[in-house]
Amino acid sequence: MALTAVVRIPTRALLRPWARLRDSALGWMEPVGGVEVSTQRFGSQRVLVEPASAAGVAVMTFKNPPVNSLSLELLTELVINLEKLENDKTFRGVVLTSDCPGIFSAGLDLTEICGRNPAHYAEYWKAVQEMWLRLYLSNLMLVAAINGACPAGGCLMSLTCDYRVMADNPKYAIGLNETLLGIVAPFWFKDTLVNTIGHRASERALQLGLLFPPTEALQVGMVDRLVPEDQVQSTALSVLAQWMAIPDHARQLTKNMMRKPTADGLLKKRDEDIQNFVSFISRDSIQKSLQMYLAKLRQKKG
Ligand SMILES: CC/C=C\CCC/C=C/C(=O)SCCNC(=O)CCNC(=O)[C@H](O)C(C)(C)COP(=O)(O)OP(=O)(O)OC[C@H]1O[C@@H](n2cnc3c(N)ncnc32)[C@H](O)[C@@H]1OP(=O)(O)O
Repeated sequence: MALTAVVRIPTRALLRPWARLRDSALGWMEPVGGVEVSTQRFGSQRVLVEPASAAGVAVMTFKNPPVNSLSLELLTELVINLEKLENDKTFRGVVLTSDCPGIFSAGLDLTEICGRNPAHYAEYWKAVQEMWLRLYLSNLMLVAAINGACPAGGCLMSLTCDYRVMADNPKYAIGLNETLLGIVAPFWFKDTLVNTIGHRASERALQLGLLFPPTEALQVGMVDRLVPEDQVQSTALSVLAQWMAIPDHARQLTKNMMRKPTADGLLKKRDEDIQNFVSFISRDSIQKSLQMYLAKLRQKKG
């Protein structure tokens, strides 16, 4: 891929993302008798975090209607809240789920990668990388409760989790459908998929931009379990309860051993990956494809 666009990559926002957001996570930690304890509910505007009834477990719910697209704000809030959970040693496991009926996440926010300037593309892509790195290398046990459609970036987010429970509803589908938009899933999207379903299945799925209905997703290994829609979250919580029986230290070292080489692939060339993305996404032909895809989505209603 040609590296033509050279852009300044703003680091301010993503090195300290909380500096640019009004942190609405009031009540996250309150000093009680000199000891900090977690309060009932925290999170931020687009990412709700609630302790589950089981000790050590939280539910992180994405609330970015209508489709939980991964806007810069949602990505930033996700990273902030994950970091808070990581730092609060009372939490060992997190269920990731959605508040948007019938949609886990529509993936990257197309309005962030269409019709903007190179500096914005760079800032946005850095946020996407950050989301992936933080989730993929998280010391917490992460279980995705996939309660709706889960294309592209939404699928990537679920693939960073340690386990995926999906609603058994044939209306929903999951997969990396980038080629259908005329774009290419980057190598670290590909690596995450290969690590989950293997090389041959990934090659086919990525080239064809396959969106798998739940039964096929289970067969190919993209999700681990299908349950009726109203049991997705409770099943995710009971899976976490089983994982909690494993000593954290041994599990965390094992997870790191399995995942670090893949994450290093991106860590070693983050800036190059951003430059690649910016030069690819800025092409007229790519922008035209994205505009047509967005227009088709918007026309669906009309
Ligand atoms: C070098 C590397 C280069 C590039 C790598 C880039 C990698 C990209 C990864 C991505 O994630 S790209 C995004 C891919 N996502 C999709 O293809 C999903 C598109 N959306 C849908 O298929 C559907 O919206 C749905 C999620 C199945 C939900 O369907 P539903 O019928 O319930 O809603 P509707 O389609 O009417 O949408 C409502 C509303 O939301 C807007 N929308 C939908 N998806 C997105 C999105 N990803 N980003 C921004 N906006 C989105 C849609 O246009 C509607 O808007 P409107 O109300 O204004 O009409």
